[in-house]
Amino acid sequence: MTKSSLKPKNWPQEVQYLTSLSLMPSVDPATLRSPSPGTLPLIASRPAAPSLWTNILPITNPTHPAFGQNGLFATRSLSPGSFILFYLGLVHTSATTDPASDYDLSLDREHDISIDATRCGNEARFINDYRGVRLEGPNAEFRDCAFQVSAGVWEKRIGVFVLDKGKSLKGPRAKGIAKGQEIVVSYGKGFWNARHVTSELSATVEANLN
Ligand SMILES: C[S@@+](CC[C@H](N)C(=O)[O-])C[C@H]1O[C@@H](n2cnc3c(N)ncnc32)[C@H](O)[C@@H]1O
Repeated sequence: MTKSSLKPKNWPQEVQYLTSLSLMPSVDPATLRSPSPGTLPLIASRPAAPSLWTNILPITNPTHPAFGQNGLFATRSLSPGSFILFYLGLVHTSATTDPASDYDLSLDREHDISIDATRCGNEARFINDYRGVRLEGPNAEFRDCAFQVSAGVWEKRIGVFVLDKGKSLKGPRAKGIAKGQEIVVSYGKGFWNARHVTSELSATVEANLN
């Protein structure tokens, strides 16, 4: 794990800022390493940290569904398909999954490994879901990729990438992400279904208690 003394603007004090993955002792680093990354997108050089291409900003628009929280915004125009930054956090197995975490992403199902950015992470933990934010849909996505840790040694990671152009040259994806735009992905229906079920359950429990 690499901690940085430099932190992005608006970084929360209670969260540790990381510039590489932090592994729980139960995770064998070898499960992430590979001499040949196969068909994964390759990131050969370490991106700048803090990120030069993003800004963490408070959401001040009351119509934004994450009003009062933070979001991640592009500081410059980002071209379709390009790599923006890694999703960093604590690498753990399902034995230590926090079911209440809003920051947990699966890294490797075969090895049962996920990344939780609740207590430590980088700017990517501030990426919101597009629902209620961007009518056209997401403008970025999480992709499996491989980072070159040293010559010939690759580490499996999750990267945030601008969506590819798509078929229509005039469609919303054709220009990538404009400077100042919020970077949004799709968390997937599973993320929201799990939360709706939980909030419905707690509403029922509360109603029964009253
Ligand atoms: C990974 S965090 C995203 C960053 C978060 N906004 C923050 O400031 O820490 C996921 C949480 O952000 C909020 N969020 C993200 N996208 C949202 C959306 N489209 N609608 C409502 N809440 C959203 C929800 O509270 C969700 O559990």
